[in-house]
Amino acid sequence: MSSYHLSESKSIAMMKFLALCFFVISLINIPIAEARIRHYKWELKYEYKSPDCYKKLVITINGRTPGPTILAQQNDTVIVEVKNSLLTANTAIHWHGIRQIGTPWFDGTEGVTQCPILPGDTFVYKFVVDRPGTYLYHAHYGMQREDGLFGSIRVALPDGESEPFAYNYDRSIILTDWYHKSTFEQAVGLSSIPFQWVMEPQSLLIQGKGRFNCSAANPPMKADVCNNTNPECSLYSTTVVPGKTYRLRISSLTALSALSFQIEGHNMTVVEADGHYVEPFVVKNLFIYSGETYSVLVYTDQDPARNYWITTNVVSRNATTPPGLAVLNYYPNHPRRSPPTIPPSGPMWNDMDSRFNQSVAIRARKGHVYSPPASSDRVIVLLNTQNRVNGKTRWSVNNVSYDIPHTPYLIALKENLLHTFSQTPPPEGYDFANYDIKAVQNNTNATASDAIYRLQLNSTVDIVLQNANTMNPNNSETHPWHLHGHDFWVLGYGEGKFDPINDPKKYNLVDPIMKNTVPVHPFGWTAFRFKADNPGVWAFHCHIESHFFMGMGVAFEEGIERVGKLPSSIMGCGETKHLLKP
Ligand SMILES: O=C1O[C@H]([C@@H](O)CO)C(O)=C1O
Repeated sequence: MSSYHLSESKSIAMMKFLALCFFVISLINIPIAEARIRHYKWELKYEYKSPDCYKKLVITINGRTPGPTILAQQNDTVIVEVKNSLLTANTAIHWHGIRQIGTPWFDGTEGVTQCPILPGDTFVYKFVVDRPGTYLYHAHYGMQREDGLFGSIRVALPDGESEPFAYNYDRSIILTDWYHKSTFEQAVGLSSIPFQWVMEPQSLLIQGKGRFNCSAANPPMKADVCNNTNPECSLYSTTVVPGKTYRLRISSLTALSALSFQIEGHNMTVVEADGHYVEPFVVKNLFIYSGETYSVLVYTDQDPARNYWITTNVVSRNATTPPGLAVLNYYPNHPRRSPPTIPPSGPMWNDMDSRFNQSVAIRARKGHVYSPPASSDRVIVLLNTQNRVNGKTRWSVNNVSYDIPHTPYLIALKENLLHTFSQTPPPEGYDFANYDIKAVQNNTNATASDAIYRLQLNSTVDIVLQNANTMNPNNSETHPWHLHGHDFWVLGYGEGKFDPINDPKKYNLVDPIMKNTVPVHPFGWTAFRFKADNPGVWAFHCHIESHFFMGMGVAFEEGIERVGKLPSSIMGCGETKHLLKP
């Protein structure tokens, strides 16, 4: 009896306590089971590592590259405190695919949205992840991304909501290419006269690991420089159990290479691209360009007595880089046990048709189609080619090479420092009638500019990326273009010169996929549409590290008058110094 009374009074006390908790929570206005804060503290350092067995300076986040995966749920607020312990280098981190609605100052693009973070300083990024999906983060300062400063962002649906496909396990894999030369030397070479090209990367890394063949190095390398028995460069191995479905979130942050990705003996069903659901399609190999993210479903239905190769190889360039290898480890085989087969080779590097066909095959998933506006208010055509400016080899857009300003646009525009960058608007197109996109580009006296495109807030803009021949005969390259602050509808791809009368009639306005990064294929064009509805200043550029460094980019401004008060933490460089109170 007494024990009954005791437990009854206990439970009443408990209920009272809970009621009090809810009351307090409602007073301080914390939504229950809603958006949460995800707080990360990162320290960036240069460290000697051997990701492909060759010892080199690498940027680590809390000792690792790739850095920690940011795990969040839709509408969470992510706070990342970045301490720059690079000693002698500035930095800035871009949250790739996150639109930064209401926080354009935390896009992390040096020169566009913020000043660089100085050595010793701590910069706090704070933004909302407003959509589920697979995103990335990486350095956006000089060519620093290539040093290993990158990682994944995985945004889950809110509790109680489910994806339109089923899977048992979820994994993230980032693909990169890897140079043995430092990015400092590469950057200086690219801006030297004569021009020194970075050449092809030495290795491909899968989730930060690869294997350079040290014994084949010419001239030979000592064991303290390159050592194939170093455990740091044991291949990436991911363990699976037979008979399950795995969601693999595959992304590419290569410096240069376009890739094909494949898993021996397993098909992949593509279900997501750049944070949007894709009408599922099955591939044996996935073509992936720098800045893209995909989710594929893989069913582990093969002979469980062995492991399988995961491979990636360069496409679109006749590269010297050997394929990247990793292991799909069927439990309970040993994770390091090599598969008994020769690693399967991917498609031929110059198999353009297959790549083009995959681009065209990607459609929005039925039931998840966001229709684009039926027409646009403005069409900007961007010719992609090389040229020479003051003797330097550059990439250019409509024959203008892009220079990143020293005073970030966002601050310059908001604070009326318009003298800090060119006010001559960049060209809306090129000499369409007379320009031969198949001819060797011979514009040896082109111009450079830091001017930007000013867009009407809430207007609909069409971009047509037109590829062309470079300064080398019979050569046009693949360029993955990434737009900050927005997603866009991919309206179409074509070969040859874009026809402004007839090609728009063939645009897909029914079920176009939305993306933030899209390839323009050699000698081809790519068209997309977006709504300029996110007040701020946003970079749009080729995601090839050396190409953006050489001027292959532009910037868009929209609704600057709607941008809220800028945090002083983004200031301190160029003319913004004067804005900081003593
Ligand atoms: O930017 C580049 O420069 C070289 C080459 O065009 C220079 O001759 C190349 O292949 C690039 O992608």
